[in-house]
Amino acid sequence: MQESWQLGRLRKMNKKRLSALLAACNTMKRADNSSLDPEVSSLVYDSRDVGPGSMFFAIPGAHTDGHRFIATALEKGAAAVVFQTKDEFVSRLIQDGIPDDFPRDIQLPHPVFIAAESSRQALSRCSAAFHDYPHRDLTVIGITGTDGKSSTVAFLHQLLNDLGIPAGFISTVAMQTGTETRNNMLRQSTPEAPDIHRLLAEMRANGKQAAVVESTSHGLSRKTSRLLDLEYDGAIFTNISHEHLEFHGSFPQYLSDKTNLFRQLKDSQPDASNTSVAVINLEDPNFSYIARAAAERSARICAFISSQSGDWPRTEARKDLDLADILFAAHPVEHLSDGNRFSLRVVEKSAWSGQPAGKSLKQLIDQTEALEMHLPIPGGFNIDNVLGCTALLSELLSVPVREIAGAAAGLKGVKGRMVPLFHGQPFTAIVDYAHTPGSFTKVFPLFRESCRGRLIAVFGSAGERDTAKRPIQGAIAAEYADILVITDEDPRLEDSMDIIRDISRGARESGHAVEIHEIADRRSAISAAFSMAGEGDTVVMLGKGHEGSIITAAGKQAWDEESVARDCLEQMGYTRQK
Ligand SMILES: CC(=O)N[C@H]1[C@@H](OP(=O)(O)OP(=O)(O)OC[C@H]2O[C@@H](n3ccc(=O)[nH]c3=O)[C@H](O)[C@@H]2O)O[C@H](CO)[C@@H](O)[C@@H]1O[C@H](C)C(=O)N[C@@H](C)C(=O)N[C@H](CCC(=O)O)C(=O)O
Ligand SMILES: Nc1ncnc2c1ncn2[C@@H]1O[C@H](COP(=O)(O)OP(=O)(O)OP(=O)(O)O)[C@@H](O)[C@H]1O
Repeated sequence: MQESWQLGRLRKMNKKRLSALLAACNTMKRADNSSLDPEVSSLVYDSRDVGPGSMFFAIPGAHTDGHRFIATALEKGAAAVVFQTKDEFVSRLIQDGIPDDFPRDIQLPHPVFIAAESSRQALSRCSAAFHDYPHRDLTVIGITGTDGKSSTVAFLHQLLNDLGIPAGFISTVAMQTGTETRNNMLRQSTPEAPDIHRLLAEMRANGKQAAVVESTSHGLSRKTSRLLDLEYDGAIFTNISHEHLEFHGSFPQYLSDKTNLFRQLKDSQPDASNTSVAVINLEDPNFSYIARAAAERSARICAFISSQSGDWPRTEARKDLDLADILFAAHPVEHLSDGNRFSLRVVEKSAWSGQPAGKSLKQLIDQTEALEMHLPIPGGFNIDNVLGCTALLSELLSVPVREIAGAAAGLKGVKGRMVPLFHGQPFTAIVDYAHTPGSFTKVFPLFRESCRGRLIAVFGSAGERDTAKRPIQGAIAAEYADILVITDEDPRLEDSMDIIRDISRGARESGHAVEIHEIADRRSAISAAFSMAGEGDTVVMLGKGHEGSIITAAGKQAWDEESVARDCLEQMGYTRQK
C-alpha cells in the first residue's frame, strides 16, 4: 500500500514542459516551426507503451527501426516525437518520399517534432531531467564485470541495510525501490534510461540513501546510452572474460564499455571531501587500464585480491598495486561445504609505497594484521564478491571493517546461484547460473573438488549472442565433467541443434575423455541427467539460475529451473527434505 501510494504521488509530480526537457538536452532541436510547449507525461521508446502526452523516442534497433512506429505513436496521442537525424529510415523518407503503406489519415494531436543526433542519447538526458536527477540525492554504487554482478549487488544491498544505511537496488534477479523486493521481469539486467531514472526516483521518494545498480556492459555502452547520465559515487569491477562480443564487436571495446562505469564516477577534484571510490580486482590483468580511468576522476582506488588459486598473484599484480591507494586481501581462504572462511587484511599504501623494492605482494599481505571472516555462502568466488563490498563500504562510507565482518556472517545467498536440492536422492543436485567461460573456470574446479563420483553437467548457450564462447564452454566443461548433457538455454530464433553442436565441437576438440548427450528440450535433459546419476555423483544445472523463461522461436515459455529440477526428482520418487 505504502509503495503504491508513493508511486502514485511520484507519477503526478512527473510532468514536465517540453521546453524544460529541451533545455536539459542540447543535442535535441525542434524540427518544426510551432511554438507549442506541451506538457510531457511520460518518456517512451516503444510505440506500444505510448499514451496521451507521451514523448516518443524513435530508436533504430537490431530487429526493426523505431522510426517506423512514429505514426502509431502519434495515433496513440504522443505529444512529441524525437527522431534521429542520421537514421536510415528517415533518410530514405527524405530521399524517396513517404511510402504507400505509411498511414497518412491520422488525426495529428498537434505533435512537436524534435531532431536529435542520437535518440538514445537524448532519451538518457531527458530521463535524468524528467525525474529531477535522482542520482544527485543518492549515494549511487555501480557494479560491473562479466561474472558476479548480481551476487555483489545482492550482498552489498544486504550489508548496507544491515549496517543501517537504507538502500535500494536494481539487478538481473530482482529490484527494490521501497520495502518490497520485486523479481526483475524485464529480461534486462540494466533497464533502459527512463526506467533507471524512474527507479532511482522511487528510491529517493521512499527515503533511500543509497542505490546499488547492476551496470552491464550493454547499459554502459554508448550504443545503448542506458546509463549515460548516471554519475556514480562508487564502482566495483569484479572481472572480465569472454562474453557479449557479438554486441561490443571486440574484446578491447567490451573492456572499454565496462570501464565507462569508472569514467562516470563523480569527479572528486573540486570537492575532495566527497571522494568517489573505485574498487578493482587486482587479479584481473586489466586492473591498470581501469585504475587509470578512475584516476582521471581523482577517485580513491581500492584493489582487492584473494588467494583462491595456487598460482596467485598474477605476475604483474605487484607492479599494478602502485596505482592503488589501499589493498583489501583475503588470505588464507578456506572453502567449507556450506560457506567460506578467510582472513581479511587491509594493507595501507604506506606498506608498499616508498618502501625499498623487493617485498612481494604475498609478503606485504602476510605482514598485515588479520581479521577472521566467515561467509555462510558456498562458492570461493563469493569471497571476491564480498571483498569488493567490504572495500567499498569501508572506503566510501567509512564503515569499520569489524562491523562489515559481523554483517557478512549473516549474508544470504542469491536465487539460482549455487542452490543445492535436497530430495533424499543418492546424488548431489545443484542449480547455478554460470554461463560464461569465466564463471565456468571458477565453478567447475569447485564441483570437481567436492564430487566423489561422476560429475554430470547440464547446460547450453544463448542463441543470437556471442557464438565464439560456445566451444570454449564445451572445452572447459569437458576438462572437469565426466558426462555433458548439452541442451537449450535461450535459443531465440537460432536452431537449437546448431548451438548445441557448437558446444559439443569444443568439448570433443578439447581432447578430454567425456561422454556427450545432445538433448535440446531442457526438461528432458535434466531428467536424463538425473536418471544417469548414481550414488556419489553430482549433477550441475547451469545457465538458467533465476530466469523466468526460455526464449525460443515460438516465443517466451515460462521456466523455473529449480522447480523443474524438483519436479524431475519427485517423478523419480524422491521427496523434498529442505
Ligand atoms: C541487444 C539489445 O540491447 N537489444 C535491445 C534493443 O533491442 P533491438 O535493437 O532488437 O530493438 P528492435 O526490436 O529492433 O526495436 C527498435 C526500436 O523500435 C521499438 N519498437 C519496436 C516494435 C514496435 O512495435 N514499436 C516500437 O516502438 C523498440 O522498442 C525499439 O526501441 O532495444 C530494445 C529497446 O530499447 C531493448 O529492449 C533490447 O534489449 C533486449 C531485451 C535484450 O535482450 N538485451 C540484452 C542483450 C541486454 O541488454 N543484456 C544486458 C545484460 C548482459 C549481461 O548478461 O551482462 C542487460 O543489461 O540487460
Ligand atoms: N566473482 C565471480 N567470479 C566468477 N564467477 C562468479 C563470480 N560470482 C559469481 N560467479 C558465477 O557466475 C554465476 C553468475 O553470477 P552472477 O549472477 O552474480 O553474475 P552476473 O555478472 O550478474 O551475471 P549476469 O550479468 O549474466 O546476470 C554464478 O552462478 C556463479 O557460478
